[in-house]
Amino acid sequence: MDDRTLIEWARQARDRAYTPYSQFPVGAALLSRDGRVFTGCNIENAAYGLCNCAERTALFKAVSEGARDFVKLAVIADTPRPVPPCGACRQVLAELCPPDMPVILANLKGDAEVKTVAELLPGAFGRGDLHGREKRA
Ligand SMILES: O=c1ccn([C@H]2C[C@H](O)[C@@H](CO)O2)c(=O)[nH]1
Ligand SMILES: [Zn+2]
Repeated sequence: MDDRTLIEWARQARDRAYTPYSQFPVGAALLSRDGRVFTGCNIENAAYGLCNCAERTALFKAVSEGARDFVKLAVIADTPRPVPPCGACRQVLAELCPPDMPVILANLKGDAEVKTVAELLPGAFGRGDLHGREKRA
C-alpha cells in the first residue's frame, strides 16, 4: 500500500475523533504485514489526563486483534507542519514497532514527511534496559 492511501485511511479515521475539549482531531492508520489496516483517532475525556492519542488507539487496537508485525504508520491532523507524534506515542511506537519502520507525518494541506521510529525517539528506553542490568555500587 502506498503512503497516500494510508494517509487517506488516517484522514477518514480523523473524522471519528472524539475531541470535545481540544477541538483538535487526529487520525492514524497502521499497516500490518498481513495486509490489515488498523485505524485510530484521539479519544478525549473530561479527566484530561486520560485523553488517548490517535496513534496509540491504532497501535492498541492492532495488538489487541493479534497483529504484531507492522509495516508503517500514517498520522494526520490540521497542523501547519506534518503533525509530530507526542512523546508518549513515540515511546509506545518504540516498544511495538521496528526501529526502522517509517512513520508518515501528514497534514490536511497535503504536506507529508517520513521519519523512522528510531528517528522519532533516539536512545529510547526499552525492554533491553530492564534486564541484565549492572548492579549499583
Ligand atoms: O500526535 C498527536 C498529537 C496530539 N494528539 C491529540 C491528543 C489530544 O486529544 C489532542 C490535543 O493534544 O490531540 C494526537 O492524537 N496525536
Ligand atoms: Zn500521542
